[in-house]
Amino acid sequence: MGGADTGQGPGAPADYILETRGLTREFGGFMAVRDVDLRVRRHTIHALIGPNGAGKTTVFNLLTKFLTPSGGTISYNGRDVTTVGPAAMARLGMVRSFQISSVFANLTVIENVRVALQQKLGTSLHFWRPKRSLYSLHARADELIEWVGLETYRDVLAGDLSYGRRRALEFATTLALEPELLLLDEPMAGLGHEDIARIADLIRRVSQGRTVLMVEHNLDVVSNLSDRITVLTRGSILAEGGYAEVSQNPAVREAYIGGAHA
Ligand SMILES: Nc1ncnc2c1ncn2[C@@H]1O[C@H](COP(=O)(O)OP(=O)(O)OP(=O)(O)O)[C@@H](O)[C@H]1O
Repeated sequence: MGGADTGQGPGAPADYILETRGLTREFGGFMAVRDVDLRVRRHTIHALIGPNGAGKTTVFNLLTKFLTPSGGTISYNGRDVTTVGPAAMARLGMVRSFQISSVFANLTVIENVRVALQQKLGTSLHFWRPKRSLYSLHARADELIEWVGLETYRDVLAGDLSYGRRRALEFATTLALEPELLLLDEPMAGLGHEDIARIADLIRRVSQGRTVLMVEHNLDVVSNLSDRITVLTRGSILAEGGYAEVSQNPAVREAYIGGAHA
């Protein structure tokens, strides 16, 4: 991550996986998001922060197609996807955590991951090879469970997992969809110290060879993980840059002091 190396050398145009132009959303005349030009560079961890009510969730919902923009465009891998729906976006590789929000409490860890993998298979035209698919599906499920560190909980019901482990399981089911761009909505919400460290480590590992865009309130996490940060206030971009730069910006400090907390 670090220098967001796109392998294109200095002076080459940056490689943006996701770009918005003039992204706007009104709610009954109130501009929750106003003219946002957001650019997310491939293979970086990009954080969207801002005080309460800044419009982060609305931007997130616009990007993940849970809301329709009132104006502006969204492009993904250079293609205009403004009117593409959430399921089609997932097939294109842009996956919202926890898209299958459904970690099913009454299924075990392994069963949950298999369901996610089957969902992926169902969308990828391999249905005529059930036996082979099933074999690779079992192997892949075990691999994902190990990857998120849940191998000793393989046969435990998801509903019996601790909050942090359940989030790890959500990562496994999200990864089953093979995202190219992963959108994380407050991945640390509700987690204690130890779980935060574990999930931060997972996000860092997940980001290898992928792009992560996250809305996150925990500024320690943001400063540790992010290559780039966009600060929103009152629906618009106030500042953008690395953590050191953004956190020293007087306008950002002012916005945070004016608006309760991150
Ligand atoms: N469905 C809606 N109808 C009307 N107003 C809305 C709606 N959704 C969001 N808003 C308003 O838009 C503004 C931005 O809200 P949003 O939830 O995007 O902010 P946020 O930065 O995610 O805030 P928080 O950090 O508190 O979650 C707020 O003033 C909110 O009240």
